[in-house]
Amino acid sequence: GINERTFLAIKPDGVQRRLVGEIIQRFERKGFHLVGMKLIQASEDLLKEHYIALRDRPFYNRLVKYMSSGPIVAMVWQGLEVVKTARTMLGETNPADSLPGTIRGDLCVDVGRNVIHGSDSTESARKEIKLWFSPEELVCWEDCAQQWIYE
Ligand SMILES: Nc1ncnc2c1ncn2[C@@H]1O[C@H](COP(=O)(O)OP(=O)(O)OP(=O)(O)O)[C@@H](O)[C@H]1O
Repeated sequence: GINERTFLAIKPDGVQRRLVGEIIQRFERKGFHLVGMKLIQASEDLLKEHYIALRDRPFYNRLVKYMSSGPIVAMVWQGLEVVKTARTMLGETNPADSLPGTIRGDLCVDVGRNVIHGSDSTESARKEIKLWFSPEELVCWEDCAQQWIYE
């Protein structure tokens, strides 16, 4: 429904490359509803947990080190089919497979520097939101654009 939520994180390369405004603008303009956002330098422990499903992959340690090397913009966005739609807006994991018009298709070239993370299912979204945000950090607010975004 329209209360579905996803977890998005602008990775350290996205922050360093001044892509924060550009990326947030895409989700705002699409019509999604922002309910949580913070700039955070995450610990290796948090990232090991976040990427637990990838623990046997050869790039796991490098990925955890890189993701903890600088600030990340962690966000929770809400809206109809937001998990699936955000993944489409991100593009493929490898920027070379990402179409122009997607964030990775437009803004990056290397799979190890692909500027943004997005939850891959509603189940991962639920886990990731719980891992990255405390309940008090999520803001409930009346969205006056809602009647123009949803029938
Ligand atoms: N072959 C690789 N070499 C280096 N890094 C990789 C490689 N494959 C994946 N990664 C990194 O690990 C992250 C997680 O990989 P996963 O397969 O879960 O892709 P994803 O779900 O598209 O990415 P994310 O979880 O960041 O949205 C990728 O976004 C990328 O930064």
